[in-house]
Amino acid sequence: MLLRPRLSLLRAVAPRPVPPPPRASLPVRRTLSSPAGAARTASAGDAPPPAQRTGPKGGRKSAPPPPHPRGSSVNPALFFPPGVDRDAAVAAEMVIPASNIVVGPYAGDSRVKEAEFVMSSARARDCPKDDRPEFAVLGRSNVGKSSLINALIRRKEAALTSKKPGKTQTINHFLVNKSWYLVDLPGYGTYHNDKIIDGIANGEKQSEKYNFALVFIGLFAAASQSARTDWSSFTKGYFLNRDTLVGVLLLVDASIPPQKIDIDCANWLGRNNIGLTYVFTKCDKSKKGKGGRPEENIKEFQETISSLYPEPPPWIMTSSVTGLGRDGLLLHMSQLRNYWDNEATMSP
Ligand SMILES: Nc1nc2c(ncn2[C@@H]2O[C@H](COP(=O)(O)OP(=O)(O)OP(=O)(O)O)[C@@H](O)[C@H]2O)c(=O)[nH]1
Ligand SMILES: [Mg+2]
Repeated sequence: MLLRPRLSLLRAVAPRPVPPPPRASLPVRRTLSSPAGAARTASAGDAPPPAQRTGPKGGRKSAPPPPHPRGSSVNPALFFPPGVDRDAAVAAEMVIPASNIVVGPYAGDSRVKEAEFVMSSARARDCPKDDRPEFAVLGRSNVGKSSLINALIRRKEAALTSKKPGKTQTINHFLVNKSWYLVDLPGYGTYHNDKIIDGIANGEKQSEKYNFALVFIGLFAAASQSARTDWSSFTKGYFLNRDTLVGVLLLVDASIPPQKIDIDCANWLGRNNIGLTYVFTKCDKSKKGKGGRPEENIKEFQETISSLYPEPPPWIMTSSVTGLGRDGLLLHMSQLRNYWDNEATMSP
């Protein structure tokens, strides 16, 4: 079996007791000539990068990426993909619209020419066993995971959606262009847990369903045995054992205020060295009153997560109704995928 390096471009890290200094002053180790180094983020304490879970495949060397065009402005909140020097000035047109994602040298053809549903797996070990790269779509129940997949592949009901939470119950693989997978997953939490971040302080106040989700992300051991069995042998097993996982699209509902469970999930992924991209969904939905505007909710969410990361994580605004963010997200996935492919064929 081919061993692939897992992208840790954007690992979420555990919350820090003290907020870090402004990001602009953080040391950065990315270089144009070292994609492997580019995958790692340097912390303020200059801690060693996390160990890769799998090593690069030996053999054929890839060509070095072309130099990145330089522009006139620097935005410290931008996400720099592999192959782009974090110190490089970036022209506005090099940033994907409605996102903080810079387009780098690994970005390629991102068109979806064909897509098909391949299989539904009840267990992680039943998932496809070929070597194709994949992106997992994760988020709370009803956040719009299945809808996003349909929007990306431009198929109305390839992935089944519902107004009622809990529609997707298995791991569903969709093959795109016969070369990579999008994976639809069951949601965590419930749609009715619309508590704001500060509102969830301790496990006692949480409902059984809320605990159910937290068991999945390994944070609380106090939930029922049945819940623990379901998640630990299923979705969690998928994340911990899937060598072909390029990254996670962590969906966050922009039409409601930030939810602590999403941050907890990001932290769990970070602790397990799994790279993520925040995908804000339902950006077309706007209600009157506090917490009703996507822009405000996204800003609040970003302020909350900013102290968790040594460098800004990638994020993008989307709507499965209007198509906002669709092409940009596909382009972003193309650069992560190409980097993953490229890196996997380099000599150690
Ligand atoms: N307005 C709006 N509604 C959306 C959007 N995305 C999804 N929805 C709606 O949200 C509901 C849930 O969508 P799903 O795609 O089934 O959500 P899911 O995350 O797959 O849910 P589970 O499978 O239960 O975990 C459906 O009624 C969708 O039509 C969006 O971008 N805008
Ligand atoms: Mg679904």
